[in-house]
Amino acid sequence: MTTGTRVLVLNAGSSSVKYQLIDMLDGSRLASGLVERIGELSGRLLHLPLTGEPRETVRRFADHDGALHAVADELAADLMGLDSPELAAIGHRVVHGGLRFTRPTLITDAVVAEIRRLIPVAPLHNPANITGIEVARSIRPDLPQVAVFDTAFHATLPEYAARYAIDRKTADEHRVRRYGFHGTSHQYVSRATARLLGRDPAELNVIVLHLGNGASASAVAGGVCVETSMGLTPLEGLVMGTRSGDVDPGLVFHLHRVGGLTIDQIDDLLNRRSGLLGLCGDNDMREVVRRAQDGDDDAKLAFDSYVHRIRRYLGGYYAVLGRVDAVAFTAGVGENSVEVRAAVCANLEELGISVEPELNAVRSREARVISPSYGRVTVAVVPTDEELEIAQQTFALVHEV
Ligand SMILES: Nc1ncnc2c1ncn2[C@@H]1O[C@H](COP(=O)(O)OP(=O)(O)O)[C@@H](O)[C@H]1O
Ligand SMILES: CC(=O)OP(=O)(O)O
Ligand SMILES: [Mg+2]
Repeated sequence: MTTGTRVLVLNAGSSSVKYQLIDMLDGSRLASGLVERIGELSGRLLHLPLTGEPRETVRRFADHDGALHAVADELAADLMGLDSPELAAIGHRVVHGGLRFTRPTLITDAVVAEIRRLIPVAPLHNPANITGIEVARSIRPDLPQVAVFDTAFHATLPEYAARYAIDRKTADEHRVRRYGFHGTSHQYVSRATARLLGRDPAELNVIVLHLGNGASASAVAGGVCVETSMGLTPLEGLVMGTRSGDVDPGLVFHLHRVGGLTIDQIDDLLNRRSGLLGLCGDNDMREVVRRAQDGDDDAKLAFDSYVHRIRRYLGGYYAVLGRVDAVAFTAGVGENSVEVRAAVCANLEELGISVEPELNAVRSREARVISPSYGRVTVAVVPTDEELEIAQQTFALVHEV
């Protein structure tokens, strides 16, 4: 079908695009980078070629379309442009796949239409994913493009975990159920944790804590996801950078009926003005920790709420799994915040969970164990690599006969 060995992966977020060009023969990164603050006055493109200096461009990127063309130009400048015959396919992260997409999928007009139909249940993400697909298809209409869905890994949730306890007819009519997100990361990290421990994923029970801008937890039993904290949309569950996570759904009626807020205003409140940002005015965990350490009460409350919510899920998933072999911290906060990891695991010796302060303080890009050797549960930091996972699933699909 294709002779190329390279896959370009596009991970378009609400205000950013991350990309990697990977050679599938040896897994090497030929180039990677990100465009951030898309739509704002001062955006930034950081391109990291395989060899040579990183290139930084600071200017306004009005929209995703402009940002993606700038990425194509950077790759072309390295003589690895989208016109390269060595490119086998382009893999796209797509956040919501609904009921229909539970496997990597070759993109057609009908697939794009279905991803578009799902925008109301992933309003921050699916629109950006579609733009990424459209720009890539316009530049290389001949090349296979593959969508890899955040929801796919969670398709194995048992029915009693996936259902909300609401009227079944209404739920079925509107396809209301818990889908879960960040699945590509939960899948990659649960397997990488097994690798780190030298164990077979099929015999390992892992709790994965993906703590990035969006944040979610999952319980993975023998390689199969059995619980996850996000639901119909990426709003349920943990406290996030700007998202509230779990709230009493009655809050929506209250703010509407008594507070006079419209549904769109409540949507904006819970998705964009809540979480750490809502509690203390900062959504970056580095800033929250710095302020909390300086004695700022709002930042301390935000930090404590964030950690408390994770601990509730950690305890809950312990009960769901019955036996836990490992807890894996991943994504921006999970991989970098010594303070969050220490606070999440504090006083859990009765559950066999603890971290060794010296190991926890190590700064590294490598997967590593941070629990003491006597710990019944291995606590680990396992850097996620959604792009590599997407590239592998994309390459495998285009080589299926
Ligand atoms: N050194 C650090 N300490 C604490 N938090 C960090 C650190 N570095 C990054 N982060 C957090 O990671 C978040 C981004 O995580 P990331 O996984 O890249 O998010 P996403 O992929 O969802 O955009 C930032 O908002 C920031 O709060
Ligand atoms: C689904 C989701 O929340 O993704 P992100 O963390 O990239 O915002
Ligand atoms: Mg992410």
